Amino acid sequence: MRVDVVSLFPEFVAQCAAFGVVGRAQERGLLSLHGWNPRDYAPGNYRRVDDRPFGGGPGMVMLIDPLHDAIEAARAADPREAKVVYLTPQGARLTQAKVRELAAHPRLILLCGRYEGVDERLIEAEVDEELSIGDYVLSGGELAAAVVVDAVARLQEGALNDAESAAQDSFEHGLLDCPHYTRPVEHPLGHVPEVLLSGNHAEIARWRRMESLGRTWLRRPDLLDEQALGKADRALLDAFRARYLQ
Ligand SMILES: Nc1nonc1C(=O)N[C@H]1C[C@@H]1c1ccc(S(N)(=O)=O)cc1
Repeated sequence: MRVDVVSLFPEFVAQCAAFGVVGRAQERGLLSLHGWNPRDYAPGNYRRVDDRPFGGGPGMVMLIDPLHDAIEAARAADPREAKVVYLTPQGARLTQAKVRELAAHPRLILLCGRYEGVDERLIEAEVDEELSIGDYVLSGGELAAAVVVDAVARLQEGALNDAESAAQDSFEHGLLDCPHYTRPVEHPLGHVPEVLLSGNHAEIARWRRMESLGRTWLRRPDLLDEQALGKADRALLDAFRARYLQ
């Protein structure tokens, strides 16, 4: 998968992607990351990339042409068609389902805004999808781009080894993950649930599923469609609730 990042600070995203699973995915050739700086396409000595907003008001707006030329240069760098994503608080919320969809594309071009954002005409002409990583305003879209790069990189075939692939379960079925424990069994902070030490894989799987369902019910009921639960999951959730409410 190729990801091109259009940003005034492309090295920012490259640095975020240089470590751990994402860095390893790059070393394995599973992901290639390329930066394009609109300032390199801004004319004149000042190489302007922003200007004051029409209609007045605070802040600055990123100019069309430097962004357009940077995006077109990125498109031309690889023959495969690219999906252009603009990171903005006004975008659709990024979810694991959306990440899975993005990860299936051969190419993404991530457009990072600064200042008050980007001239709407550029968005209308060049952007396929606007995405937000949350309801807050960052100083730049680069952190959001780094989030997208990280999330899609770990879904590339071969990016995670077996021990890490379990982490994908957390949203495979749209539920929160179960709690995790490791050595020591006994610690001043508490003990490990007995079922996890039992070696009974069926019971362990049942416990983990019940914890995932229960945690989702407690912490993110918006993620839980109880009507869509099967009979077994409904029984597990009832058991969790009975224990929690006793
Ligand atoms: N949250 C986010 N999820 O992804 N990007 C996020 C973000 O905050 N980006 C900000 C730097 C850029 C930006 C873009 C657009 C607007 S505006 N005027 O359209 O509201 C404001 C700020």
